[in-house]
Amino acid sequence: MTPADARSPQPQAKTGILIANLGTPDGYDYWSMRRYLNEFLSDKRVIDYPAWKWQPLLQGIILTKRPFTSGANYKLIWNEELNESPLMTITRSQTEALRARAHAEWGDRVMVDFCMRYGNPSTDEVLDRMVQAGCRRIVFLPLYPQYAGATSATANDQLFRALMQQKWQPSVRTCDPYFNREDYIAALAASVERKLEGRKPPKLVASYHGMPRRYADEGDPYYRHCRMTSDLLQRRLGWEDGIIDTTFQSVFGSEEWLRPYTVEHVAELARQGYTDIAVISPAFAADCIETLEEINGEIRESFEHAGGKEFTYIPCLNDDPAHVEVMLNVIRDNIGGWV
Ligand SMILES: C=CC1=C(C)c2cc3[nH]c(cc4nc(cc5[nH]c(cc1n2)c(C)c5CCC(=O)O)C(CCC(=O)O)=C4C)c(C)c3C=C
Ligand SMILES: [Fe+2]
Ligand SMILES: [Fe+2]
Repeated sequence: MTPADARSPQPQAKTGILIANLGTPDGYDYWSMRRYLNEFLSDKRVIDYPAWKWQPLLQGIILTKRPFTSGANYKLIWNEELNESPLMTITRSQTEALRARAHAEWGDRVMVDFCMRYGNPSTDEVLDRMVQAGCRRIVFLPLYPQYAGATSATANDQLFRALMQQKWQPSVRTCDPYFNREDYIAALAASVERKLEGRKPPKLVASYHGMPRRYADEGDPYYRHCRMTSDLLQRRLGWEDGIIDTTFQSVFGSEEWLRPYTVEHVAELARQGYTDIAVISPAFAADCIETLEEINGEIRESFEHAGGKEFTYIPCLNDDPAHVEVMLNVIRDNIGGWV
């Protein structure tokens, strides 16, 4: 366009609604796993050790072994029909449902898509597509109810890095975490009631993805957000204290992580005579390796091995219409004046 063209009418600017999740490997073969884990575990928001200390360990030992063991776990849960991981299938389905609701409300003034922090579709590529399609404004929703530097902040970092590539940068709004929103808590409570058919279990374990304890000590609010979600869930269900236990899973590396560890806690519950438990994982917006394989596999086995009998896994909110409504409400709260 020449400066003279600038006087001609421009197409109406759109608002992009971009949801972001963690990312997942493109395949469960060694190289796909290695590429994904390398990008993920090289992120300073995830592992904050200095590169000179961490990279030799990561490149030399971890990325030699872990792609095989993790790949075997992904194989167990892989969506063979679409040749992708469940996180990808579910994120796409959430996006399609959100798109339908957003178009019903705002028509083609909005464009809805998803991106991943690691792997594909990259934040860079999707942001660029939105800008090319005429989005002059972006509402960015990292799909993590509880804020963590290793998830919400790094998703935002990646968006801002992608914006650095844009000649004409759109305006952006990043959404707050939603760990204490009434609609989110109500959707969680409804999913518990639906799965348990109204029954109150002797124990409901709310298992959140863990993080090094040091990160919380240094100011990351994730632990407090998780505790708050569990408390609000208990209140919403109308249950007394002591039914819901908050625990943390997926310990990685040699540091102390947030405690109690789910895998040990469920075994301890079984030994104490809690042989009938339910498990929910409110930190995950979509079922993924951490829930389908770790909770419903390793953690279930730990419970049964210690004498547990009934282990009811309550799925993530996924594309539940109540969850899509939560997402839409968060967008509504952030899109004011733009549509
Ligand atoms: C929901 C919040 C999450 C936090 C907080 C988080 C922190 C965190 N994670 C690792 C290491 C790994 N996480 C892995 C998978 C994974 N993590 C999350 C979410 C959080 N991580 C999700 C949704 C997933 C699943 C992705 C999928 O494809 O399904 C893995 C990879 C799995 C494996 O290879 O075993 C690792 C490794 C650290 C170190 C960390 C620290 C703050
Ligand atoms: Fe993780
Ligand atoms: Fe895990």
